[in-house]
Amino acid sequence: MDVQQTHFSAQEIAALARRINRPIVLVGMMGVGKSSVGKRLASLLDCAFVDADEEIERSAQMTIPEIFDAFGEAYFRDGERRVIARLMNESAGEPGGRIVIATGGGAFCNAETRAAILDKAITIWLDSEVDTLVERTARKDNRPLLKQGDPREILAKLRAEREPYYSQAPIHVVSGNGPHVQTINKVLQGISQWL
Ligand SMILES: Nc1ncnc2c1ncn2[C@@H]1O[C@H](COP(=O)(O)OP(=O)(O)OP(=O)(O)O)[C@@H](O)[C@H]1O
Ligand SMILES: O=C(O)C1=C[C@@H](O)[C@@H](O)[C@H](O)C1
Ligand SMILES: [Mg+2]
Repeated sequence: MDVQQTHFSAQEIAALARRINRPIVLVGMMGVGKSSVGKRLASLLDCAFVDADEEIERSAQMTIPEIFDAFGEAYFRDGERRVIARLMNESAGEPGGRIVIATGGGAFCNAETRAAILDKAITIWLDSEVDTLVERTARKDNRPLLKQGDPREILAKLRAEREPYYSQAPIHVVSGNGPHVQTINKVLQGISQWL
């Protein structure tokens, strides 16, 4: 994403990047935009981007649906906890400690993972209405939890169950139906105000 598309000047974004001295971690529901917003945010801040779901797939040499099918959710959650612990530690090696990490939707519900992220990172809860989540998750067929029934009901239930965890993030950004840049502007503003 180009700086010109945002509400910020290149100088303002560079100055903000210099103030960031730890990982930025995006948490929130499936389809809210952690991966796609995270990638654009990292490119604007000129730092690395890591997607925890992709890291799990890489270390298992399997896709997430294959892991769920072969070993079940508990096994996936254990891998997820270990991968995020590793990413949090490795981020210290990035220039200025800056890195953007997109978590999987359920990762922040694990107490150990949540404590590590809250302790070491700038944590942003990306949040959308259920209708938006239904529309965005329908674009790709790679979320095993949504195959266990009606996706809208599952998303609404998980969103309500997980809100007590997600809401512990100090920065809350609502991602509406507009383009990515609208969410990015709110994220940049949220980080700047919180730092
Ligand atoms: N702010 C936004 N504006 C427009 N489209 C968006 C926005 N955020 C996400 N999308 C779109 O919604 C879909 C899902 O987004 P994405 O894969 O980034 O979600 P996620 O939070 O990483 O989900 P998961 O937890 O399942 O990995 C993608 O097609 C993405 O381009
Ligand atoms: O919300 C969830 O529990 C999940 C979200 C995805 O990012 C993946 O981590 C997986 O599909 C599970
Ligand atoms: Mg993702």
